Amino acid sequence: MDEAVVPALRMDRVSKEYGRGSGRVRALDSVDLRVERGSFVAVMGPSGSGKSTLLQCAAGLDEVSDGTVHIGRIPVSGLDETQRAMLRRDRVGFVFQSYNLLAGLTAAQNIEVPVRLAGGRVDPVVVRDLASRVGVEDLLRRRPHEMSGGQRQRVALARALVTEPEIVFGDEPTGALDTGSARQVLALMRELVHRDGRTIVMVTHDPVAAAHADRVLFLADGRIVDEATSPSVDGVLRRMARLEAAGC
Ligand SMILES: Nc1ncnc2c1ncn2[C@@H]1O[C@H](COP(=O)(O)OP(=O)(O)OP(=O)(O)O)[C@@H](O)[C@H]1O
Repeated sequence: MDEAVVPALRMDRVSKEYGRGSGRVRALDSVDLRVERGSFVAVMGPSGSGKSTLLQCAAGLDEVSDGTVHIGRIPVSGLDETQRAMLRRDRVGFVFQSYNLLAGLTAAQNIEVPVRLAGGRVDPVVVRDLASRVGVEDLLRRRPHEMSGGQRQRVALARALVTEPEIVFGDEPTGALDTGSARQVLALMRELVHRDGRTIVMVTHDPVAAAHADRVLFLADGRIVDEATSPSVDGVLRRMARLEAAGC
């Protein structure tokens, strides 16, 4: 297949079950998903619908019970735990609600962490360019407690991008930010996708955040039950209300 058309993420009939016997929960139920390179996808759904499970299975953090996951050309579902850890380190970026920056390190050192973990050499020009791309070039010597939440999340985005990953997964990346900072970080994420060709998949409860994505997937009971392309906030709210009314 032509490299340009290989999706960043492909999930084919992925199911995930937790527990055994009467305590068994089917958290994902035969999910098919393709995320094209250079796209921004949001995942929404009621509590317990399987959003975190989807992210964890897609990112190789958890094993699937059935089906296959590919990150680019790599079949994640065929890898053992060590190989999955290497895949996450080299091909996947993560941003979390709580930033997860290392408190004792400066912003520059935090951005460098994934490269150092991989045993690579850090090119200071790459770090500076990335910092400038996310708007923290003047904060590189600061430690996390000397930065605002929005600034920390920008540093976390730079850290997620420093290995040039195939895809970045976000788990409520703006969940801890005030409205203004959240919008700025979301606008930055859109730019990283549309100007720089990065690929982002983000789980969110926030319809405003979801409306920044190119595509919103709606999960209910472990299945993708609806999808919206370039939706408005109202469009997302309407679909969520429909899901809640259906008792999902
Ligand atoms: N480690 C686990 N062991 C057992 N059941 C689990 C585990 N993790 C998740 N589940 C169950 O799987 C289902 C999906 O959970 P998941 O956390 O993926 O939902 P979610 O949509 O992310 O929810 P929320 O919005 O509340 O974070 C739920 O029924 C949950 O109780």
